[in-house]
Amino acid sequence: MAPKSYKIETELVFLKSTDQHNASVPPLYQSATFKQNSLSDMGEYDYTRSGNPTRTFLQNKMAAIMKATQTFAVTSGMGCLDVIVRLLQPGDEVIAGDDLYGGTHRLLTYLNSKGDLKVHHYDTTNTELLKSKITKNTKMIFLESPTNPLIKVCDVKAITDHAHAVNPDLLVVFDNTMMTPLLMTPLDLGVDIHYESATKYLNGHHDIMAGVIAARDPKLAERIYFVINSTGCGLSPFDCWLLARGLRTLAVRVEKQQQNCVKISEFLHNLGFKVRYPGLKSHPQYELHQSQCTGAGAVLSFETGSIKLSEKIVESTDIFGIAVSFGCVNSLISMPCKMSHASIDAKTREERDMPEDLIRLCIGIEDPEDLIQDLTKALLKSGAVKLNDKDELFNATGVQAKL
Ligand SMILES: Cc1ncc(COP(=O)(O)O)c(C=O)c1O
Ligand SMILES: N[C@@H](CCSC[C@H](N)C(=O)O)C(=O)O
Repeated sequence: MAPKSYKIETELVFLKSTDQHNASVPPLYQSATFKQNSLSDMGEYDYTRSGNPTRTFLQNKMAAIMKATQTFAVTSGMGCLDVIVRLLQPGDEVIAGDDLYGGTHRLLTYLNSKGDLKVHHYDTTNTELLKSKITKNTKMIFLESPTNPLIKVCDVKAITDHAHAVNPDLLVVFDNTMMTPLLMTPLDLGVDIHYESATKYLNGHHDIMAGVIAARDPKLAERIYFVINSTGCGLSPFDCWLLARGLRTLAVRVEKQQQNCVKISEFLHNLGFKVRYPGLKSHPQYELHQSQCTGAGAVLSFETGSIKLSEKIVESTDIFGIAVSFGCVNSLISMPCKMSHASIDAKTREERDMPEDLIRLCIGIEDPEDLIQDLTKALLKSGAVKLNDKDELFNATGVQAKL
């Protein structure tokens, strides 16, 4: 009989123990080096930079849920990108989205400024424009969908298919931090490298930094492993162990976070705010997002029309913590232009239509009514909404909340 393949929810928690004592949790091999039986009888592991059983356990689990042949756990999401760009040659041309995470933009801009790479940024929501820019010289394309923080969606399959038709050796790289393998399987859409900041949903508890890189082509996986072993950015055994523990609850966490986020997006939308969330029918690429993902995730952003007003809202919540990052069990609020995306200079932010008043909400697993109450209190305190004598909420332009 063919080996049984399980649904992702089962795969996340199922453990077929190979441990000598049949431990129900994968053991932690907190060891830098491994003794060999003899010079002619070497074991599978010699040194943790090159490989460690706890990392192997995590990577095998990740391969199953990312539908990859091989995955690699490294020290952060940015660490993933650092490994990936090392696959390129000096001066190579690459295409990147114009709303990539601020840190991704920073590293690509740095490499561009040194002449290590030639980086061209385009609006990835414009599929035809992007296709027209891909040439035989394009060696890599960096995509995110939905993007952080403008929640822009791109047609991953159309772009990837076209890119491979123009140049079969071109590598399409997809940062899936916002969706996780639970809501999107980029390798199934044809991308060559799928990576994620595991600091976010995969771990889910904000107690480690980590990143995971996934590939299907064994030759490509070999090149990725070479860089990781050579540079020493493999994830430490204890962090691998913590990440493997966090992963077990990924499905329940993401489901609850997403349910909460849908409610909050509707609450803000009904108050008349411009809300960016791919789960709302008002999102310009709602249909496209639904066609390539099985959910909308738990990050939304919205505009208030005034930087001062946004600042007051952000500083008036109790449950929502003012912090960067997302994907954790607790809810966070931030202003991307002052925080997560401050590394993109103000001129570039303006050119890319990034509203300075944008507020980002990263929703956790708390009770949704408590979260809405906390937001309502902050909106009232800041003056963004008002109560009438019947205790009904109105926004600044007089729109009555449809609660
Ligand atoms: C979409 C996205 N990709 C990559 C990263 C980088 O991940 P890390 O912070 O784990 O380096 C982040 C956030 O930091 C992110 O939001
Ligand atoms: N000071 C940090 C900011 C990290 S932002 C983390 C996360 N990706 C987010 O979007 O919130 C830096 O300079 O990288």
